[in-house]
Amino acid sequence: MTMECATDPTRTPPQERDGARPIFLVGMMGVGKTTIGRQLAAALGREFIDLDHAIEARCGVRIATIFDIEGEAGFRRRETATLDEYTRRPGLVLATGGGAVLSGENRRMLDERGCVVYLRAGVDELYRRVARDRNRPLLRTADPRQRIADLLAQREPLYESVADVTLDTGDQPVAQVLRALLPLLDAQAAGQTHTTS
Ligand SMILES: Nc1ncnc2c1ncn2[C@@H]1O[C@H](COP(=O)(O)OP(=O)(O)OP(=O)(O)O)[C@@H](O)[C@H]1O
Ligand SMILES: O=C(O)C1=C[C@@H](O)[C@@H](O)[C@H](O)C1
Ligand SMILES: [Mg+2]
Repeated sequence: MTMECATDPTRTPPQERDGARPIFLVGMMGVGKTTIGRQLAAALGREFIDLDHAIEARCGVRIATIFDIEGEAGFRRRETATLDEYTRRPGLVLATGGGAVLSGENRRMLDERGCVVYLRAGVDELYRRVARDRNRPLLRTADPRQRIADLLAQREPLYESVADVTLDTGDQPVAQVLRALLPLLDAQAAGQTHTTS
């Protein structure tokens, strides 16, 4: 038997593990918020919502098109309105967009309404993960790797300022990130103020 049994979701009912407090994933584009968030929700028996996908479903167009028509400011207004709605839902696992922490209003909602998980990765790893994806308008630039580095430098303190749990994903595969995250959430639910790995 290993210590992992204590965090095995099939052995401990979700409501006993972490109550109905929603879990919000924040972090840079490509760090894995959508991918990890979906699997985390399945492991905890919770509903999963991806904020970017919710915005796209409402508008009927991709995020890149919202940027084209309304500019980044228009997208951010929609992001704040959608975040306000979903952060009020108990029991949710919510993957936010990479820039959701930019506004103070958004940070306050995240901070006050749930457990915030900051998923971290370095510039090279982030670049590897987003290199083939065309739906990230902020990376439509001559040097997307440098753009990621600049955004990370600007945003890192903002992610950290709202995080209850910080997890460095490094180059670990998704299953391993999830295995590392579950005990951190347990520690957080048990009353530790900030857990990190
Ligand atoms: N730990 C991981 N190891 C390897 N690949 C990963 C990992 N996490 C995510 N990926 C891959 O990286 C890509 C980006 O992941 P994902 O879309 O989940 O990121 P995101 O944080 O939701 O980004 P965005 O903020 O742009 O929505 C996907 O192709 C996904 O399969
Ligand atoms: O990092 C960002 O600012 C963004 C990340 C994506 O999740 C989308 O929300 C959008 O492309 C903006
Ligand atoms: Mg995503």
